[in-house]
Amino acid sequence: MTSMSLPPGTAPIKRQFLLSPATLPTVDDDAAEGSTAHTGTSRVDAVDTDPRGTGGRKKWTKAQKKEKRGANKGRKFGKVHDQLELCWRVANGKICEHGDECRFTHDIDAYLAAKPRDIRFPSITTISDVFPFITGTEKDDSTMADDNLSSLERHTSCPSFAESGVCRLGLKCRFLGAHAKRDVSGVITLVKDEEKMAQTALSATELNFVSADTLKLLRSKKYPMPITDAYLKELEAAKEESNGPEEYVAVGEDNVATDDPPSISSGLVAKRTGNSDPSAQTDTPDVLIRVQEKRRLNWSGKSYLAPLTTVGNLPFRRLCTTLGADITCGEMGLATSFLTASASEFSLVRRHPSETMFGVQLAGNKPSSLVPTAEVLGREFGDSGGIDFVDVNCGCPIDLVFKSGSGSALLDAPAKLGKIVTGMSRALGEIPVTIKLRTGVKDGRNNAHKIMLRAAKDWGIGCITLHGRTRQQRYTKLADWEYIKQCVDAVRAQEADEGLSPIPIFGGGDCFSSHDYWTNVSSTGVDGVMIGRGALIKPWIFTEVKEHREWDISSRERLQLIGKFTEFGLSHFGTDTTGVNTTRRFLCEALSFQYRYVPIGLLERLPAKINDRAPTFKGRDELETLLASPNSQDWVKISEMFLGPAPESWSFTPKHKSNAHGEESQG
Ligand SMILES: Cc1cc2nc3c(=O)[nH]c(=O)nc-3n(C[C@H](O)[C@H](O)[C@H](O)COP(=O)(O)O)c2cc1C
Repeated sequence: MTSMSLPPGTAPIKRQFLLSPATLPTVDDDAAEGSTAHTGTSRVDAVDTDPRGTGGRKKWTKAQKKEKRGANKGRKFGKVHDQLELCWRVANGKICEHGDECRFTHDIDAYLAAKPRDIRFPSITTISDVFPFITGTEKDDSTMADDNLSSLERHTSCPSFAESGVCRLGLKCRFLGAHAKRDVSGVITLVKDEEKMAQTALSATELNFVSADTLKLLRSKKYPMPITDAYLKELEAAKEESNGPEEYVAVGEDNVATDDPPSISSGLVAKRTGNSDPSAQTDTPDVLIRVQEKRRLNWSGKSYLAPLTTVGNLPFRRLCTTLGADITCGEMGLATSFLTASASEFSLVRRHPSETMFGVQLAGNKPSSLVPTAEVLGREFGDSGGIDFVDVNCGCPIDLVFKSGSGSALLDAPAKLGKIVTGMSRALGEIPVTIKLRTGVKDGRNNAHKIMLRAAKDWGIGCITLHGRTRQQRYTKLADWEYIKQCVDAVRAQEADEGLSPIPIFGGGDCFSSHDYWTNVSSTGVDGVMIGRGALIKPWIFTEVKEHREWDISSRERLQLIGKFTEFGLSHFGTDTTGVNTTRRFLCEALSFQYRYVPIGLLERLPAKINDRAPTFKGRDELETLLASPNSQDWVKISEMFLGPAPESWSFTPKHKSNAHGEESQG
C-alpha cells in the first residue's frame, strides 16, 4: 500500500509506517470548544444572571435545560482527597486556631500512617523511547523507604520544592520525601531551601490572586465602581435623549444599528467636559483615559496562544511560553461570575511570571456586566501590572452563550458592542481592550469587516483578532483567510485615509506549522496569527514559528514536554492528593489533543495539515506509537509514568466522541 492510494484529505504517511488506510472517526472540535467546565464548576449557569440588576436568575427553558444536561454528560471530575484529611495549617507546622473544632485531623502520626507511599517523580533524563519509557520509578521497598515510615520516599523530587525551594503543601505533599527529614527521636521536620527561595521569589510566584476582602465587597455588592456608575448613567441619559431603543437583536447584513456609542476619542470627552476638543480633556478622577494614553500593543510578528476553555489552563500556557509563545490569554471568564465573586472565575486571571504578555478574556452581553468587571479587574490587577490587556469574546459559538446575547451574538449587535468596549476601555485606564471576532454569525453573511472598521476608528481598541469562521461553520471546513485579508485591507485603507495609527490585527484558523504561520502573515498582511488547536496538538509549534522551521520532534522529546507540563501542573494545582489528580485530569485533557499529532518524519509530503485525517499507523519507535494512541486508557497510563497509579475512584472521560474505542461522548 502506498500513501498515494489513500483518499484525499488523509495524512500522506510513508508506506513503511502505514498499518491500515482506515482513518479514525473525525474528532469534534466544536464539542471541545463548547465545553464550558473548568475545575469543578458549572459556569454556564451564570451566563444569564445580572448581578448589578435584580440579582435574580433567569428561568431556563426546557431546551436550555436539556442542552445543559447534555453539555457535561459523562464528564464529572470530582476532586480526589486523602483518606484521612490533615489540616493544612498543621501540615505546614503551624498552629490551627480552630483547635479541636477543626474539621480536619491534627493527628500527624495517624495521617502519615494512612498516607499512601510517596510518588517517585522521574527525572527527565531517565526518559527513553524503549518500554517502560521511564526508568527508576518502580517501587523498591528494600532500599527506598524511610526506615519505619513507609509512606516517606527519599528518592523522589517534588516539582514545587525543586522549583521554588519550598512546598506549600507541607506534610500533605505526595512527594514529601524530597523535603522532609526525620530526626533520631522520629520527629519529622519540613525542609526549606532559603537560597533557592530568594533566587526564585519573582520567577516562581504566580500573580493575580484576589483578596478575600475584594470577594466580600463584591458579594455584598459594595465594591465601589465610580467609573461604571458614571458611564452607565451617561448611557442612560443618551438613551433618553435619543428616545430610541438601547439595544437591538440580531440584524442582517445591511441592518447595522446606528446608535453608536460616543467615540472614545471624541464624543464622550466632549460630553463629559463640555469641550468639543478631545485633546483639551481635563484629568478628573472619572474622566476616561484618552486613546493616546493607552498602552500600545506592539505585537507585529509575535505568536499568540488562543484563549482555550479548560485546556488553555495556566500550566499549559506556561508550557507554551517555554516553547516560544509570546502572547497568552486566559480561558474565557463570564463577566457575571466575576461580579458574583466566583473564586473559580477569579482563578482564570491567575498568571505565571513566564507569561510576559498576558490578557484576560471576558464574555458578557451588556455594558452593565462587562464594564464593572473591567473596572474590578483594572483596579485589582492593573496597578501591579498583572494584566496587559482584556479581551472581549465576540466569537463563542455555543448556544447557551449565544442565546444570552454574549460571545458571537455580539457580532450582530455592533452598537451594543461599541458601548461595551468604550465603557470597558474607560474603566481599564491604561490597559488596552482587544476584541476577538468570528467572521459573522451565519455562513454567507460575513460582517466582521464592518465591526473592524468601527472598532479601529471609534472604539479605541488595542488589537483585533479575527477567527476566519462564522458561528455556523464547523471546524471541518477550513478558515476563510481570503476574507481575513479583505478585512485587513479595509482597515489599513481606512487608517491611511484618515491618518490613524495602525492597530495590530491577528488572524486565526487552522495554523499548524511554521509554514502556515508565515504564509498567512505574508499573504494577508495580518500582524500575526493566533494559534488554537495547532498549539493543543503540538505545543512546540511556537518554536517552529519562532525559528522558521518544521521540527521533526522525537517521541522522547515529546514525553519530556509531557513531563514538563506535569511539573507545571503540580506547581499550580498542588502536590497533594487533590493536586496530583487534578494535574492528571488536565494532563489527560492535553493528551486528548496531542495524540492527534502525526510525526512529520512519517509524512511523504510537508507541510502537515490540521484537517488531514490520520490512517492507522505505527511510529518510528514504541513510544511514538503509544503517543499516537486515541485510547483514553493509554493517556491515563502516560499520566501514571509521572504521577503514579490513578486511584481506583478516578476515571477520565474524554470530551471527544470516539466510537472506535467505546468512549463516552460529551455534548
Ligand atoms: C477546546 C477549545 C476551547 C476554546 N475556548 C475558547 C475560549 O475560551 N475563548 C475563545 O475566544 N475562543 C475559544 N476557542 C476558539 C479558539 O480560541 C480559536 O479561535 C479557534 O480554535 C480557531 O483557531 P484554530 O483553528 O487555530 O484552532 C476554543 C477552541 C477550542 C478548540
